[in-house]
Order: sequence, then structure tokens, then C-alpha cells
Amino acid sequence: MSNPIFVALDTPILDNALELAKSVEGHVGGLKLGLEFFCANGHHGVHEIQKIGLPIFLDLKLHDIPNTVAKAMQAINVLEPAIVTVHASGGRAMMEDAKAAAGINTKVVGVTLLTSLDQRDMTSIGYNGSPHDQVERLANLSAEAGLDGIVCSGNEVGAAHKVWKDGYFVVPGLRPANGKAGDQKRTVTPRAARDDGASVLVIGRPITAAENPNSAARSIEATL
Ligand SMILES: O=C(O)c1cc(=O)[nH]c(=O)n1[C@@H]1O[C@H](COP(=O)(O)O)[C@@H](O)[C@H]1O
Repeated sequence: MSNPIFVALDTPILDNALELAKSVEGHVGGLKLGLEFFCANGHHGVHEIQKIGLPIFLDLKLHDIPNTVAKAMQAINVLEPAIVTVHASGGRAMMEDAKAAAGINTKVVGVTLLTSLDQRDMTSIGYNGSPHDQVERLANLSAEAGLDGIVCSGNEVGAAHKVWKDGYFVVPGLRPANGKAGDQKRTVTPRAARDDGASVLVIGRPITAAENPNSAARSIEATL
């Protein structure tokens, strides 16, 4: 099985992202570039990171009216990302149009409930039910809309897998045992997420903020 770890290169500085990516080469299966990197470096930055030769997960979390999201998707097709995120709460039509606009080799996945939110946050933004209910509801909607999979926390990935057998499951909010949670509220270990059916393990600070990112990546890899 190929390495499921995608390291989140969460920095606006291209040279830092390149250095980090090179330091963990061989111990991760892919590279995730998010909003802070893309806003600062755009297509040029993605092309530079692509030279390393690993699959690119472009985490832009698109969330707008269907026409705008579809046009944004068309504008990034030239980058041929392996994975792109949209917010599942943008609705079925938005997700259908996003998938229709994406390149044939790009997996489009719907973010269900951010891993930085817990039950209390859900209530404050008007969502009913538990994180499990929300993830299941949006997993079903993402499947109906023709997406490839979802993003959810490791707490829900097992249940989501049961309702969507051949879905593609991206799981962030991962922390090694005793790791600092930071702003993440629904965390599990990388191993637990993998055992529950995660297809991709998104790991940022436990690797990138470590004194030695290479040995952090290696020790997480060894737990899988
Ligand atoms: O779509 C994501 O990747 C994502 C969704 C989510 O619910 N939670 C979440 O943390 N992420 C991303 O996963 C990464 C987690 O980083 P760390 O908390 O540093 O491991 C960040 O790049 C987030 O943008």
C-alpha cells in the first residue's frame, strides 16, 4: 500500500515549503497546499512544488455559488491536482458543478465539518445534531452529487465509510499520542484514522513544526 500521509505545507513562503517537502521526501505519499500557500504563491508556487514529483492536494475549500466554484475549478485544472476540496455545505448543485468542471484525474472531496469545530461550535452556527449526524448527512449529499469522497475527522471516518463503501476519505486533525492539539478539536491518532478507513492522512504541524521534520515523519510512518 502506498504511503497515505499528505503533509500540509502550511506556509506562505515558497522556499520554506520546498525545504520542508524535500526534508520529508520518502516518508510521505503526497503534499498538501492550502489557502495561505496558494494566496501567496499562486500557480507558480504549485508548479515549483510539483517539481518534487509527489501528488499535489490543492486544499482551496471552494464555497460559493455553483457558477463561481465551477469557474474556479476550471482555472486550476491546468495544475492537474490529485485532490481538490470544496465545502459540502455549499450544496448539491455546487458540488455537481465542481465535479463536472474538474479534470478527469482530480478527486473532488467535500469538507463536511471542520476538525476545529466541536458540538458547541455546531450549535453556535445553527447546525442541529452531532458531528456524526452532520458528517453522515453531508457524506450522503456528496455521494449523491457525484463527488469522489469527503473530508472528516477520524472520529467519524468509520461511520462515514459504512454509509459510503467506495468513498475516498481524507482525514485531517491528526495528532500522535500526546501531541499538542492546537486549534484542532476532533483529533485522533494517524493509526486510528487509518484503521477506521481513511484513504489520506493529512498531517501538518506534528511534522512541520517538529524540530526535525524528517524524524517526525518517519516516526509517524512507523506507527501505520
Ligand atoms: O481540508 C482540510 O485539509 C482540512 C479540513 C479540516 O476539517 N481540518 C483541517 O485541519 N484541514 C487542514 O488540515 C491541515 C491540518 O494541519 P495540522 O493541524 O497542522 O495537522 C491544515 O492544512 C488544515 O487546513
